[in-house]
Amino acid sequence: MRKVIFDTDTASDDAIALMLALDFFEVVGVTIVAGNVKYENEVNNALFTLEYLGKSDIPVFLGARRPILGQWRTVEEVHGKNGFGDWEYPKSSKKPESEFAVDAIIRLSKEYNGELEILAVSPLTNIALAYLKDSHIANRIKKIWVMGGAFSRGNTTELAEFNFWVDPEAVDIILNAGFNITIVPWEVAEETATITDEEWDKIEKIRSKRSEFFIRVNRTLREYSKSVGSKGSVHPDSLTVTIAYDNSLIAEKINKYVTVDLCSKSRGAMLIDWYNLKKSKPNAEIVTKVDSLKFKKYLFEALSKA
Ligand SMILES: O=c1[nH]cnc2c1ncn2[C@@H]1O[C@H](CO)[C@@H](O)[C@H]1O
Repeated sequence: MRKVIFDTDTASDDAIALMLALDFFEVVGVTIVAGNVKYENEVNNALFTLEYLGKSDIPVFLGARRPILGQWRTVEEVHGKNGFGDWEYPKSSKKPESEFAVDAIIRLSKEYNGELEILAVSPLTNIALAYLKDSHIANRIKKIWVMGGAFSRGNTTELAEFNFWVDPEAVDIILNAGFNITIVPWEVAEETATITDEEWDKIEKIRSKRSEFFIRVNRTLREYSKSVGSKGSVHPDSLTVTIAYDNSLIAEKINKYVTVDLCSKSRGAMLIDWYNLKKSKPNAEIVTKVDSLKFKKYLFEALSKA
């Protein structure tokens, strides 16, 4: 089985993405980073998710509690106060590891040299810090699957997607480090990984432990997404994990030189050199079209499992 680290700012869809990752891969570590909601809530959400899914043996490592440089804000309005649609789930008896996430990422990259992949459905702070501490990691990691960036329809500012906006300096570091990177941008997720009311009805009818989990953790996400004009709850993290597992979901992709804006108004905007104006070698593969039906098939299969 392919070995992965799951890097997450655990709230709503992150948890569904983790569920899928546990089905698809050998998850050798879950690393928590500042992003969606209060750090303590992210940690509790990750611990509870693993326990709920019967995977308490998977280690959770605590990482960066803030972005490298900038100010950011959490988005409880998107995910609910605790990040899990205000679900007052029981406190997990599982505890995080004492090793710092950044050190765990470096250690695991050595243990699984050349085969470890990172599912980064989060701001890239932990991974950037790992690179700053040990730049050789870029040669040891097989691939980083990045959920992040928007072509132009930012979900956090006019141009910026949340994960890129939280820590653009980290994005800049990662994009210039020589990693093998695939980016799944926001618009692709909104177009192909939106769960409509009709699909929510179907999920409600499954009545499995997992479908109940989906409904509870994504309750606020659903309301929020619809309030800003999406056709249902949007699931970019789940999509990214599924694409990582089955590359045949990718209908179209481009290889381009990508940077990120670090300035004030457009901070966090993904900048693609569409016409190779900079004469720089492509540093990322960007997914532009996805087979939505295939994604939903995987999601429904996972939710129907006992
Ligand atoms: O409005 C939102 N909808 C969906 N996900 C969001 C939103 N705001 C923040 N995130 C978080 O940021 C990434 C997507 O941009 C996802 O990783 C999700 O966890």
